Amino acid sequence: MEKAPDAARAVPAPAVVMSAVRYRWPRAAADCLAIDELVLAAGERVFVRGPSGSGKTTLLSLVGGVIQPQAGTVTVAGQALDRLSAGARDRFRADHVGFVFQMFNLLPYLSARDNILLACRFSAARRARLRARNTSPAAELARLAERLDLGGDVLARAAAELSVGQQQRVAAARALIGRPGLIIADEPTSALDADRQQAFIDLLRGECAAAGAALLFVSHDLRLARHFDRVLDLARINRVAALTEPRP
Ligand SMILES: Nc1ncnc2c1ncn2[C@@H]1O[C@H](COP(=O)(O)OP(=O)(O)OP(=O)(O)O)[C@@H](O)[C@H]1O
Repeated sequence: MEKAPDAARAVPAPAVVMSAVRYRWPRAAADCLAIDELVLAAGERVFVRGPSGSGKTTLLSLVGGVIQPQAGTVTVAGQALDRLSAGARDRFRADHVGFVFQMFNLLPYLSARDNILLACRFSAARRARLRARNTSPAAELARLAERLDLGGDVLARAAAELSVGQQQRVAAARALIGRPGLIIADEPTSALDADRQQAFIDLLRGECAAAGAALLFVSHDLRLARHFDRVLDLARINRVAALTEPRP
């Protein structure tokens, strides 16, 4: 349920709290992640680094409630995800979390416009947040399209027909529309050249700041880390990594 705006302003819950979390993939011989505590403040922008295979994507999947830990709790915007049924978790995610994945996960046969608006169609909370700001999904789509350089006929074209850069910007608009409190981005800039990377990060940061959204961002490219409030070295907080990898 949406909090009353006054209550939400008075005591902003942390965007994410992970507590004593342990996760092992099905059929894996060992745990992938063991994290005692991880807190992401409301509105905080965190860059997650770590070697390939260290569990960065797994961490994002836990935070997004896509997978469930075998032990411990993941709390997003004050809601413990393990207290929700699978269906309620899906609805909570649609309401409160925007994802920008490496492979974008757009529906290829739908237009860019419909891909973006789908995020609002599935979420009464996203629509309500827009209404509370005297705007609508269509008006917010137009604003984001302008900000994201999705002009001309791009919005009308099927996602499968768009360039990689256009698809990425459509995915960002879909994540941001309706102002979810948490944006999760997994290598969203890997297909872009340096100039476009910079522009994309600026935009993501600006939109998250305007919406008060926290940003959890994974990349191999450490040069991007300076744009964030904090760098989280997964190898340092993951006790599995500490136990199995030699420290320098
Ligand atoms: N769906 C899955 N089923 C089983 N094991 C998985 C699955 N996804 C990831 N793993 C395993 O979990 C570990 C962490 O993978 P993960 O993708 O989270 O790492 P990563 O840090 O994001 O890697 P990269 O930087 O290469 O994307 C790896 O050993 C991987 O093989």
